[in-house]
Amino acid sequence: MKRVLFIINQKSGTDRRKQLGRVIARELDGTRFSSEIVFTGYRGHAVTLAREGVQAGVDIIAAVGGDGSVNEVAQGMEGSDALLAVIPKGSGNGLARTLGIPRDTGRAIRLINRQHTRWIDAGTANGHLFLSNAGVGFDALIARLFARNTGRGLLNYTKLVLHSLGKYQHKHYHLEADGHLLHEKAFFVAVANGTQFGYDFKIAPGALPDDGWLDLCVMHPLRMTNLPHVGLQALTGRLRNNAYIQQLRCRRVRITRDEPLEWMQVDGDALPVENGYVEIGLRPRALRVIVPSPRPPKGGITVKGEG
Ligand SMILES: Nc1ncnc2c1ncn2[C@@H]1O[C@H](COP(=O)(O)OP(=O)(O)OP(=O)(O)O)[C@@H](O)[C@H]1O
Repeated sequence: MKRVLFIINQKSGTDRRKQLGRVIARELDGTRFSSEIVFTGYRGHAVTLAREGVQAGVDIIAAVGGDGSVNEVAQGMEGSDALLAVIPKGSGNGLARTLGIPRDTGRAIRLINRQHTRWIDAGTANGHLFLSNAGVGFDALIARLFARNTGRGLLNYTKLVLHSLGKYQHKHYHLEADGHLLHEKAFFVAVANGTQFGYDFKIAPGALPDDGWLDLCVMHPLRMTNLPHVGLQALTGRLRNNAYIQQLRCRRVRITRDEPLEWMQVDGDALPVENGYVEIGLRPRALRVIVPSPRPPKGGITVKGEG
């Protein structure tokens, strides 16, 4: 019997109750898996809960929430043999979307029964682990404002973006990526392991979380009038080295400004930059994640009710 620990962040996303007991009992194969459920009580708590789960010998830890929750659970699991499951219950759910994990809770839980896994890389930003992306500029500002906001979900996120965009001052950055030097005025500078910020807004549509590379993304200064076009390109996966964005595949990036950097976002959560610059690195094959099985070839056999 394998043990599954569900760590639930009730503050993430718009479904605040997240009463998963019944759906777990219905969808998880009780002949092969036992389940335990714990709730986070404060920011950072999921790191401790995941660590305790690993020490107690659980086989699978399911992070129930958004990218911030998955990030905390991953921190607590690093270096262990436990598998990470993602039950997307956040706002943007960037990693779940990158990995093709269904947003339907029942379907996401059913993936655990199959245990099809994939090793994924992780990035580090000044030593902080990230699975989707980390960055500075407008994305870090929005992460700070979103953390203070009690409302979540796409509507609240869009309101913050529109409210902040008009008065945002673009900054100059000095970037060193695997020895290449760039000096750019930018809207944001992000380094991506996954494809997107969440909500299918793909800043690095070609990124693969298991290819041993990171994608440096420099978004050029934007005006309000550019937003619809950029938004459409991002949502349709066409934001690739064009007038709006520059992307560069790399493994190590140093981000500095003439003045010290103060804030960065790491998987959508704002963190202070204590040393004034951001040093990004890569940890290949950091974590094994439960993902959907590859689709069978056309004409192949499909098992009804699974997936
Ligand atoms: N009990 C809690 N009280 C307050 N904050 C919490 C609690 N549990 C977790 N958190 C914090 O909530 C933050 C936001 O969670 P999360 O990122 O999972 O959801 P989201 O922001 O709605 O979704 P996404 O990141 O996918 O857009 C996390 O960074 C986590 O530190």
